[in-house]
Amino acid sequence: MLEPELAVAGLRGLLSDPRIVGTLFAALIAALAVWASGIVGTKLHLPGPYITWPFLGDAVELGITSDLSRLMFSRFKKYGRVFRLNLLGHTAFVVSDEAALRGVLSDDGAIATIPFRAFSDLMGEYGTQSVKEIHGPWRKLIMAAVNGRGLSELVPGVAGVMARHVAGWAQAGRVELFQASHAMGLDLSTDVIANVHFTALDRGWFKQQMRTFTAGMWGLPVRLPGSDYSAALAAKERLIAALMPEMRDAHAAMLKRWEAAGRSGPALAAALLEEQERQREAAREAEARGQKATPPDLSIKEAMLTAYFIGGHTALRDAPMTILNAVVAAADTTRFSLFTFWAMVAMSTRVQEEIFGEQQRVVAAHGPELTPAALSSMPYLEACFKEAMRLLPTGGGAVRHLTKELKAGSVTLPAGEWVWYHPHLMHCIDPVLWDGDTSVDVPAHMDWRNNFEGAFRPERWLSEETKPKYYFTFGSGVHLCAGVNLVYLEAKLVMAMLVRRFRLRLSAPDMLARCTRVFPFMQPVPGTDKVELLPREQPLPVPGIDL
Ligand code: HEM
Repeated sequence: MLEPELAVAGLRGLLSDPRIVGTLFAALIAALAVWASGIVGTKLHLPGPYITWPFLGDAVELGITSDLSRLMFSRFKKYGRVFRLNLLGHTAFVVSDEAALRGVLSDDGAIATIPFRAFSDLMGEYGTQSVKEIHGPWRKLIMAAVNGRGLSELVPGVAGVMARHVAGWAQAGRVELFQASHAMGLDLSTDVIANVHFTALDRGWFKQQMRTFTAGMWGLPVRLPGSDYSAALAAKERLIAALMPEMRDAHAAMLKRWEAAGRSGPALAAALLEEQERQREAAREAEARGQKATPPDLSIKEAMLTAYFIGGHTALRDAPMTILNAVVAAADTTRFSLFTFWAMVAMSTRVQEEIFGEQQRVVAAHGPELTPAALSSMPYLEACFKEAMRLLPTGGGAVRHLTKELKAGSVTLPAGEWVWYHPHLMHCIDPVLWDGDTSVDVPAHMDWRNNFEGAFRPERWLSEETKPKYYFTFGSGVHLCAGVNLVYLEAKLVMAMLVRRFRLRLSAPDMLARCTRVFPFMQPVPGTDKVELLPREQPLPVPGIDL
């Protein structure tokens, strides 16, 4: 159940923002109308609380809780592996029965979707995840762009962006984590991952508009002057208008390919993959001749564009949305993940020294360059990132729309209902780590607030016996995050750069525990997120950074 002091702190935070007050007021008026008409409520006698706030329902508790593990675990203890939540007038069932989830997450009797009104208004409904015929070829292309050789090709660009940021922090001797991770996430997603080539457009302007656009994505979809949602819709229009001329050539080229492939999705995807192979071959030959090789230009935005064409969205106005989609997939998720990762590492001197020891071995074996081979020889550092993502998963899992009945233990959910798997809860009840004790508020292996050294144990990932069985931060099944290997690479690159030269120390050691906003993403209390960078006496070299 919600604690009174947390509720008061959360509400105070929310009510201090006039835009949120306005939005809540409008939502409440709508809520009362909906509630009075008897739409809210339930037709099914299934487990879970259904007497909650009118319209807003459990969204209020999700919005003001500072501990998602505790909230979800308390519901699990009360109602079991399937329970109901009422979110802004919609009912969703949180399911933590792994066997039942396996089918759902393989698109068996379920459709992947993001049921946030604000999100779908801003991103549009292009069917990239939810329509099988579009998802298959789309995923193939994305995987090729950011995995295997595609991933290695991204390393120089990612390292370049990171070196620029790290050099700036090093000069200042400190870094404000929240702002820094935001700026880095946006630069990485725009300049490297979405690989946006601007001719006339100013990059600074583009990034500013993207900030406004993404800020409106997770709030209430209420059009009020000055609300984040209204500002985001306006930014979307500005971005589309500015990007259309930039996308004209790429769009015309895709139109040609689409016709040449006989308007067949799989044929178009196959042609693009062949094209990528030819470009790689040409790059290898150029290298052999001692010339500068250009890596293939088949990026996520081409994959997105292909998906749009397969779904029949072939207008020039749709093309800029590929860029917005690619940046959104990579920017906020990366930003919030880096933020919690850096904070957790900064909270443990023991872990920092282990990372430094591993870096000494990597430099001895591979030299100072952060090459793909060196980066794949950092199991401890990778375990640190996974452990931070296990304890504080970025985002809140994903939702599926049932197309057929789902049996989960003794509960049967009919087609048409929404199923939500929640990573915090799944990680709480991990069969390897959880002893089944329900007398605690949060199981010890998730309780980093009260048991930091015991909970944050990267070592557990390094042996088959202790390795967590549930790890849902990046999803699971056929929609498993396509960018997960890229994210690991990014996390390792930037942390290797930092730890080789510095010890990290949080100015407010309890900064993470003090965060009052955690849903949909973790946000610090302003001014508490400074990390001091203390130079090491015997640093290791970091190529590209002259410190
Ligand atoms: C730490 C950062 C990230 C987190 C926590 C994250 C999380 C997730 C999750 C949970 C899903 C599954 C959604 C579902 O099941 O419906 C997903 C899917 C996806 N992610 Fe990520 N993601 C991150 C970064 C990225 C990046 C950098 C990219 C860009 C390459 C990316 C691209 C995608 C794509 C394309 C999908 C859809 C895959 C499909 O439907 O087949 N993600 N991500």
